[in-house]
Amino acid sequence: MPRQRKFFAGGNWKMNGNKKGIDDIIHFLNADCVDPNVEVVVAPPAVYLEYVRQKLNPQIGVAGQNCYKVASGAFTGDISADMIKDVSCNWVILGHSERRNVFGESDKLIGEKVKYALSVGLNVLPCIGEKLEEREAGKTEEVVFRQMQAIIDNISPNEWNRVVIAYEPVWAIGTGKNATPEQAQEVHKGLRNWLSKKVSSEVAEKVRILYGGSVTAANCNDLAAKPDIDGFLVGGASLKKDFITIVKSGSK
Ligand SMILES: O=C[C@H](O)COP(=O)(O)O
Repeated sequence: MPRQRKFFAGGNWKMNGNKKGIDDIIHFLNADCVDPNVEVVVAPPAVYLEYVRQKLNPQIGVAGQNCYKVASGAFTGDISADMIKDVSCNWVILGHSERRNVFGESDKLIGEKVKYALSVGLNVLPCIGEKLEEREAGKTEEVVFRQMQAIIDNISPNEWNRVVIAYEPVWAIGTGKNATPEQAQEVHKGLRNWLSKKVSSEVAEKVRILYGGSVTAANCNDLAAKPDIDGFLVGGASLKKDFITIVKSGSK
C-alpha cells in the first residue's frame, strides 16, 4: 500500500562529531541518502550547522538541535531561530527529551520556542515522550497529550504544514531498547486521534509522526511498516552507515 504521508528520516547527531567524522557522514549522505520518497534532515551540533549546510546535497535538510524563543539578546550560550535561518538551515528540533530532562526545559518554554521558530519561518520538529515510570504507571497518553497541548497551543492553522512531530519514549532513547512496532503504533494512532479532536481531522491526517528511540538498521523495517509511523528521528545510528538502511526503509 502506498504511504499516506511522505516518509521522513531525521538524524540527530546530538553532541557528537568533529570535522573529520562529519566529512565521512556527509560523504555517505550525499552518495546514498537522497531518495525522492524520503525527506531526509540531519541535525549537527550548532557550531557545525553552516559547515554541514555548505557541503551537503541541497535535497537534504539541516536542522538545529535546539534554539531559544527570541531573536537575540543576553542569553549566553544559546542560539536563535533567526541564526539557524541565517546560515541557510531551515529546520529545528525542539523539546527533545534531553532538553526536557537534562536541561530542565518545561512544556511552556518548549511551546514558546515552537511559536517563535515558526514565526521566523523555520520548520519545527517538536519532540514528546514518556519516561519509564510514567509508562509503567499507565500514564503514557496523559503525558504525551499534556506535552502536545503546550505545542499545539502555539501553532497557527496555516503553520501545521511546517510541523513534524517526534514521539520518543525516554526509556528507549540510547538504551538499545526500542519500543516494539505495536507499542509505537498504538501511541502514534492515539496521538492522531487526539489531534483530530483538538486541532482538526485534516491536520491529524496530514501531520507526520516520527518514532525515535534506538532505531537501527535491524528494526527500522518493522517499525516503518506500521501505518501511523511516518518516519524516524534517529540518534546513534544516524552517525553510521546504518542510516542509509534506515532512510531506505521509508521507500519500501
Ligand atoms: O533524537 C533521537 C533520539 O533521541 C533517539 O536516539 P537513539 O537513536 O540514539 O536512541
